[in-house]
Amino acid sequence: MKKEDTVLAGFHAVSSRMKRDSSSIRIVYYDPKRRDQRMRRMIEEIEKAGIRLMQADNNRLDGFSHEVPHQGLIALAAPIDIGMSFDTLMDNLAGNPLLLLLDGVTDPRNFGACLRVADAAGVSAVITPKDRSATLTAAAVKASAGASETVPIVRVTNLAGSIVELVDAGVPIIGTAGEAQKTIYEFDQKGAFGWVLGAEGDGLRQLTRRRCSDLAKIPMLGTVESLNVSVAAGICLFETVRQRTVG
Ligand SMILES: C[S@@+](CC[C@H](N)C(=O)[O-])C[C@H]1O[C@@H](n2cnc3c(N)ncnc32)[C@H](O)[C@@H]1O
Repeated sequence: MKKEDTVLAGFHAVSSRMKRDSSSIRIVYYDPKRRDQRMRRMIEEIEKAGIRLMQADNNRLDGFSHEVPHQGLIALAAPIDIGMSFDTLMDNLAGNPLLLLLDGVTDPRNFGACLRVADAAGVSAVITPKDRSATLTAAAVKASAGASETVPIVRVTNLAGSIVELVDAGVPIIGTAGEAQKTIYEFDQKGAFGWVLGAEGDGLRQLTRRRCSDLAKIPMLGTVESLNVSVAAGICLFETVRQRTVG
């Protein structure tokens, strides 16, 4: 395995990459004990695309995927760079982008799940700090269900500074925190708009909170204190989708 290889584990991750850029896949390993139709079809496609294919036992596949369920299928591929620069993002604010900013989400599964929900909600870009943020590990790629290949990620050195630039450019950036006074339903989200979600343990950093246009909470009616960050991201983003589609 090359140091720069991205590990794609499971049917969804491998077939998304096949659709996007099959030439970026260096090699595919599969478990020959899996002889079901789904695996047979996948092998046919891989062979048709001229990708190197090798058999590997379950232990070897586990070794590649590091606990991520792989369904007997692993691809090693060159990373696809769908990163976007902050300047490019700023140049394209006219199309009413919906942005998701993650302030220090470090768990790869949560990061992947946030990308998944961002893709589903039509998010234009996910903005994360260069430090204190999960990267596209096998676990993140798997949890993203293909979205790591579709959602542009903007990695910035200073998240608070980027928020200021966006707010100055007229994009409301709303931080989310359970203790906020207003709810996520009180903001007009039809124009360019961004949500900021905080880290698993600590939530939003103080400086991030101060730079946001406002703070909003998801009303919690039960006894738990907070939601998982990707669940919270889904609720916020789909409120925006609701406003933009239903009115
Ligand atoms: C697990 S929570 C972090 C909990 C953390 N102890 C705190 O004080 O924020 C992760 C992130 O999900 C979002 N979140 C979770 N529950 C929320 C709620 N009820 N209202 C608004 N945001 C919420 C926030 O962005 C939060 O930073």
